Amino acid sequence: MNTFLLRDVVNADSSASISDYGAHVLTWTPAGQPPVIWRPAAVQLREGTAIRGGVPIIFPWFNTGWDGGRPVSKQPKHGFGRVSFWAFDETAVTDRHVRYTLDSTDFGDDLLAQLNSGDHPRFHATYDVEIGERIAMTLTVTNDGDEPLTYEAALHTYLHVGDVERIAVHGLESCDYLDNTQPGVPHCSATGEPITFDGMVDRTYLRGDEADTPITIEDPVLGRTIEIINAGAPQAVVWNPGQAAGDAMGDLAVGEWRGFVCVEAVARLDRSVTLAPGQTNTLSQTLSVR
Ligand SMILES: O=P(O)(O)OC[C@H]1O[C@@H](O)[C@H](O)[C@@H](O)[C@@H]1O
Repeated sequence: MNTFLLRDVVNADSSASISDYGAHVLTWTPAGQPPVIWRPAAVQLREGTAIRGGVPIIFPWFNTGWDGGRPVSKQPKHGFGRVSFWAFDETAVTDRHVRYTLDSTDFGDDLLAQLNSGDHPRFHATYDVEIGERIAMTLTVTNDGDEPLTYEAALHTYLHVGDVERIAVHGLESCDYLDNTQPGVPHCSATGEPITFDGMVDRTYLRGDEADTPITIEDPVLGRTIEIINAGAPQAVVWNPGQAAGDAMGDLAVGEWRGFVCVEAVARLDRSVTLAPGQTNTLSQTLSVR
């Protein structure tokens, strides 16, 4: 039977808690600050179920996937990475760094058959978390198979805010986006304005040359600014369920939706990652607060 191990990393600059299930960072708290990575008051740990809050690793498909230029119906939602026990690398651990690995040999053919990679998909993934004045989370995937491997991935980070309806998200003003709340997921033009929240927001922002410039969350309630730097991520998903959907979610208490916003480092849809045999790709996100 698998055991849910939660590991605490503590140093002079910050502390974090990480679950082996999903290689899931549950919280990150810089010294002298309220937490920056948000988790619900009650975290539900159940095999086969995704953990709410923290930093779910979405891999190897986003939502129910994308294949041949159209959405498809892969399961589990958001890929098997976030509902698998990752291997903890005891040789890499310090009070500032942990590493997890995931290998395709741990999965059955039925799951692997959903990957876009010929008849015998093979990969290994490494997830490094650096914990200090900043937190840096890096997902590295290598194609160990004989054919090209295409996958989607995201670091689906829940960021703690005082009140989502009073924050502003800067840095995506000039990006067009896909509106996931609308039928047909329409392509919408850049608004030129910071993002504010009044009801559900679920958008895939299409980033260009500026994809690694910071996104910031201005939070007048907690009196701070969170800075997010994504790398290797051609898109950024911004999500909050709003009151109606948030209060209906079984793994959130009433009103908890107000305390977070997700700003995600993403490669999905026609911007999925394709690796030639032997090739490696990294996707990362770094957070800091001021
Ligand atoms: O409830 P889940 O599976 O964690 O997904 C949460 C949200 O994750 C976001 O990344 C998606 O864009 C949303 O559409 C989705 O609702």
